[in-house]
Amino acid sequence: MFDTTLRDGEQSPGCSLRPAQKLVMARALAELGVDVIETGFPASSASDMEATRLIAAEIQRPSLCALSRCAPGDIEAAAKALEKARRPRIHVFISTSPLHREHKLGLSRQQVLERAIEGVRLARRYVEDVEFSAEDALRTEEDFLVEVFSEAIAAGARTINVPDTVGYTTPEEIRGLFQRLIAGVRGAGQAVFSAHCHDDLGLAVANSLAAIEGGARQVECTINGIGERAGNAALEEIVMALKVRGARYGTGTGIDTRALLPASRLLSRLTGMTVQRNKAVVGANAFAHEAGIHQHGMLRNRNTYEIMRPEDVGWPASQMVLGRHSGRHAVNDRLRALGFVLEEFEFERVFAAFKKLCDHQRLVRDADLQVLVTGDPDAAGRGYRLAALSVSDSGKRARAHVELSDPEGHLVAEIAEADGPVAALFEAMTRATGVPMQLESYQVHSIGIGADARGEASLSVRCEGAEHTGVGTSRDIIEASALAWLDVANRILRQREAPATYAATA
Ligand SMILES: CC(=O)SCCNC(=O)CCNC(=O)[C@H](O)C(C)(C)COP(=O)(O)OP(=O)(O)OC[C@H]1O[C@@H](n2cnc3c(N)ncnc32)[C@H](O)[C@@H]1OP(=O)(O)O
Ligand SMILES: CC(C)C(=O)C(=O)O
Ligand SMILES: [Mg+2]
Repeated sequence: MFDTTLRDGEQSPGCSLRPAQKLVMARALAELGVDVIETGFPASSASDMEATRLIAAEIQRPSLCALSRCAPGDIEAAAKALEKARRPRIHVFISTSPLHREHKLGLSRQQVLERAIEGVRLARRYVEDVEFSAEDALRTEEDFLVEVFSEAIAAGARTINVPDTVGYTTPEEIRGLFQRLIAGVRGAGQAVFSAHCHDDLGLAVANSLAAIEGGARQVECTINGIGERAGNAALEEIVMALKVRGARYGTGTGIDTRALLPASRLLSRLTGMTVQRNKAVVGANAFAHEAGIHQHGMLRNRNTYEIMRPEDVGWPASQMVLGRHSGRHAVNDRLRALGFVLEEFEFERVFAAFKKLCDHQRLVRDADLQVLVTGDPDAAGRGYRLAALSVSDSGKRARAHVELSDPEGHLVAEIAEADGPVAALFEAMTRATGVPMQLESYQVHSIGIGADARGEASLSVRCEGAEHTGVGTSRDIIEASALAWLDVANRILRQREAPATYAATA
């Protein structure tokens, strides 16, 4: 497993990392057990040079790789950055496709071949472990690829990387290409063949797996699939495909799969780029079930709707989410877990109230269920309400004034200042409700278009050791943020109250 999160991944627009952040991520990648970490492109910036040096001074076990063009300055910079590395690898690349040769490099086939050979030879003067990549290989004439790779191996390359730079290939095509290259390249037995797939057609993982079937024994990938444009192949998806379908591929990885989710979360925090909820393996919904038929199946045997164990990739457990699509089996199971064993008629009352609540609330939590059982269905939506809100921002300092009506109907007003309007708003809300929250993520999306557009704010916070999420919608995104914050705060307050309510009725 060749991880290029810190090089190709970091090339994603908006994902630049500082050297100290790269070091933190490199530690997580080493923990995960990847075989190679590509730390950056040292000639491209002082920051990439420093990041590679920092990582090389500390990380011992995986090989550390630095990228360079087939240009002496780049190769010297890579060698310098890797001076302290225990297992250094220099990765030299040059475009081989006719399109790139003609329009980008202005070089003939022969000139590209010569640059490739010179690049590999020079890199070998510094390190034993040299990787060569033919950029845009999948749009290169096959006879030229065979020639370039044969010469790269003769010049000393020990890894031959075949990048699908623009995510153009298909599984059948790349499988066949690997089979033919391994059979046709001179000295192929002295090199490891590697696949590097991009996701422009959403095929990066499928193509990487097909390359493995074709004989690739290194795949280049990134955590969360970040990378240029639509990204690179996602490491966690390849690893789990090889684990779940190991018999089919006849090979596996040395990755500690339980560290996959922590690595994904760390990267999201460092880059600010969260993964979509339905992302395979590490998305919030990857092991969450809301539909009644699925929940019923899961309760009988988890294999009905899960092909891997959430615990194996770092999740604490599968999640049974109660919402509009849930059925009686799941609601009853959750009630029993909370200690409520209800007569049939009583359960039917609670279930009807649950479905009604789902018309107003997307998700029904334990505290809501407890309130439904204790016979006060209106209380499930009770809590602080937004009465008035104003936010001003001078550009340097923002000021928020909030007025809330508390659960008993009294008005509470607070003012707070902070660097930005949302920070000021959340501070005022904290003061007004007394619920301290540590913000984990905050997102605002637009719902609808034109005059009907509304903002939906989603929050994920930690409070008293537990994670909570909330959503708010409004035409005004600051108000949507305030409503999301209250959604979370009210849930926390109801959860605090719920055990007492239950004890009183039980
Ligand atoms: C498919 C990939 O992921 S490739 C890696 C992409 N990564 C990056 O580009 C890293 C960030 N890049 C940078 O910081 C800059 O582009 C630098 C420092 C690398 C180069 O900057 P500049 O010198 O200003 O050149 P610029 O980026 O405009 O153009 C690229 C140059 O590299 C040349 N080049 C591109 N690939 C190669 C290669 N593999 N081998 C040799 N030369 C190459 C181009 O022909 C062009 O040369 P020219 O300046 O003589 O015309
Ligand atoms: C530098 C090479 C390996 C690359 O990232 C690509 O071609 O996509
Ligand atoms: Mg790439």
